[in-house]
Amino acid sequence: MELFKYMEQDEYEQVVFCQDKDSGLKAIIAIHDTTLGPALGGTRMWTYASEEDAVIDALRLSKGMTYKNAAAGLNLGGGKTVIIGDPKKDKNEAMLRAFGRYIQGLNGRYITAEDVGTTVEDMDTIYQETNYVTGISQAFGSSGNPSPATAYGVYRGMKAAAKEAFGTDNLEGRVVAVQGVGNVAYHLCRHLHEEGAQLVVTDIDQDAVQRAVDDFEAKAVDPNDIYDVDCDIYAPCALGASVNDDTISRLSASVIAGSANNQLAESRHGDILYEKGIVYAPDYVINAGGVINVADELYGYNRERAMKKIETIYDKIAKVFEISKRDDIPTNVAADRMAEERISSIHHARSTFLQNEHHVISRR
Ligand SMILES: NC(=O)C1=CN([C@@H]2O[C@H](COP(=O)(O)OP(=O)(O)OC[C@H]3O[C@@H](n4cnc5c(N)ncnc54)[C@H](O)[C@@H]3O)[C@@H](O)[C@H]2O)C=CC1
Ligand SMILES: CC(C)CC(=O)C(=O)O
Repeated sequence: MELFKYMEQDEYEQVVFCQDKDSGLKAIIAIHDTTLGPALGGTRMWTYASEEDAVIDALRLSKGMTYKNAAAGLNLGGGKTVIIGDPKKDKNEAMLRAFGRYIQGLNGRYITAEDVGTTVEDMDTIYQETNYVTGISQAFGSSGNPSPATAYGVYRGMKAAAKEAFGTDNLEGRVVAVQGVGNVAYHLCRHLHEEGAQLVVTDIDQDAVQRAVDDFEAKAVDPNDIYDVDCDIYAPCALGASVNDDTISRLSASVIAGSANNQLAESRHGDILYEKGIVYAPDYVINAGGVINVADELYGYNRERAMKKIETIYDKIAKVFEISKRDDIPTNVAADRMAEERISSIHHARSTFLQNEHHVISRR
């Protein structure tokens, strides 16, 4: 791939390749934009088909974080890491500590947290080498695992989307098809079950499926059949690009609302959803609960304050629908507009000169 061309196109600031042969570390830290503050975004560990796929994932995810953090009203830029490897087999202490030292070397330009394939315990290991890590154990005064917070935000956003589609945000009796019942979706299913929604779930991990069946009376289907389920709401909670040319025509849902990052394979799929009248809750707006939760650590973590902010994902999603209707644009474009307007207005507001220690003439 022509990396610099790709970076120029979407104005990426920096990409850092980290390798440590002894531990097997192969990581890519992508920093998209730090206009609003240090780039905060999780670390994903995954078995990529190629190194190019890993680079593209890191780049796309980091850009998503810029928009997510901006739309959530956080003073943070966007970044993300991918570690190439199987989190079940390839992870080890030395690898995570080597990675922590690379983060430390960025001197605060990038702050990490959990994502697919990494855990609170992994963040604790990284914390041995750098302070620029969030979502570490609560015993350290940290916020812990962000997944329940993400799930609560998705639940709130899903209710706002249901209100838009059905005229009521009551989810009792609604059929929700959930793709991927991992860390976030397990907690999402709990909220939905408590409200009386009927769950249809799938996962490539049978244990995860069984847990949802046992705990929430969910019905299980095969991974490839989730798109054909007769449902009101489709909740993509696995990896990205599950809304694509093949799946859109198969979905019967009136609402798409889930936790996965980069749900649309391409931006044009948002246009198709809009034309079909399917209410799409943009991924980075609805799934911001986790980052809101970990970002609160920068102020001295206060759970009540964080949860109050996560509650407002309902209003954020409603605002996106309002912009979409006002300007007659797809909801993903409306969300981008909301985020870009904030970045550009803050960029402008912060452009006036402020003195710092480099400008004190008396020091000369
Ligand atoms: N953990 C968090 O707080 C946040 C997570 N997200 C996003 O939400 C999504 C889920 O994250 P987590 O729950 O943390 O990850 P996870 O790894 O715990 O769960 C993902 C689940 O999806 C399953 N899966 C993967 N490919 C699949 C496929 N083709 N069909 C069915 N199931 C499949 C996996 O087996 C796993 O159980 C990811 O896209 C992540 O980036 C976004 C914001 C915050
Ligand atoms: C897991 C979060 C804490 C941050 C992140 O990477 C995300 O929201 O995707």
